[in-house]
Amino acid sequence: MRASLIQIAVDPDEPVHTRRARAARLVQAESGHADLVVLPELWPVGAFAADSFAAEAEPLRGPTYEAMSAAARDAEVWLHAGSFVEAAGGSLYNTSLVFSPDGELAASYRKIHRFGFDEGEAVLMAAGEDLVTFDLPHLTAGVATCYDLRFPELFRGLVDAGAQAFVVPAGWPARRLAHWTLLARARAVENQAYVLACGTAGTHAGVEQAGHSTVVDPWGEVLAEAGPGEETLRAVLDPKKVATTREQFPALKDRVLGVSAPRRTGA
Ligand SMILES: NC(=O)CCC(=O)C(=O)O
Repeated sequence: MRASLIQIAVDPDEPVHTRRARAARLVQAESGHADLVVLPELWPVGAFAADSFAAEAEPLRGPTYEAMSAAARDAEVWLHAGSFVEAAGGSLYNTSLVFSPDGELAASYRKIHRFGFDEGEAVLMAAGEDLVTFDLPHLTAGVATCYDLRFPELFRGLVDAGAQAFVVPAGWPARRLAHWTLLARARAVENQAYVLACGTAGTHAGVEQAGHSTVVDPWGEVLAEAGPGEETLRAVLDPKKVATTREQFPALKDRVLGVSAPRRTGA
């Protein structure tokens, strides 16, 4: 399976509608080169542009949905369209959309772990509650978003739901690049699954983005890694490799569930 990760630059001087049209053209450029195309987190507005979240929020079937549905259909690819700011029921969500090659919505995922501690996304957005997987022709993929990468239990939940690959759109800052590459490989190794982690380039809201999108195989080998700037990263995945890795090194079968709390010793 051929995958293309579009590490688009998010520049505050580029209007959202211009970037949306450009993203659609970048998806179209992968037609014939990819079965699955991935965009990053909050690329219409910028993952750290918290001041613009409310103004740029859209209903689920808003302009980003329409543009990405058409892009998937025109390019005839599976498209994980990254995420956008969704307005629903009086709340904002960091919502990812996945389209099939006929432009139908195959999955949507509201980010569960919101970043920012006591500011930004963490206070402005509501948390998603549901794990989400979707079926590609030969692979079941689990969906996670950026900060989710720090929470291994979410990925184990996705494995329990059948995930053999994780698609992780992100807007990860350059100053924590080392964490990004380490965590992407850790999630791949511990779950014996592909990780397709697609970040943004550029600088917005004063936060330089790491880029360095990466594709890691179930053994933890980095198949492809982008540089810091805007680029499209391509990699070829072998769906059989998940099964062979899990058969040949069956660590997932050795999980001990329900380990009890440590016994207190001494006085
Ligand atoms: N947009 C994010 O979730 C950023 C996460 C991040 O910066 C980190 O985990 O570090």
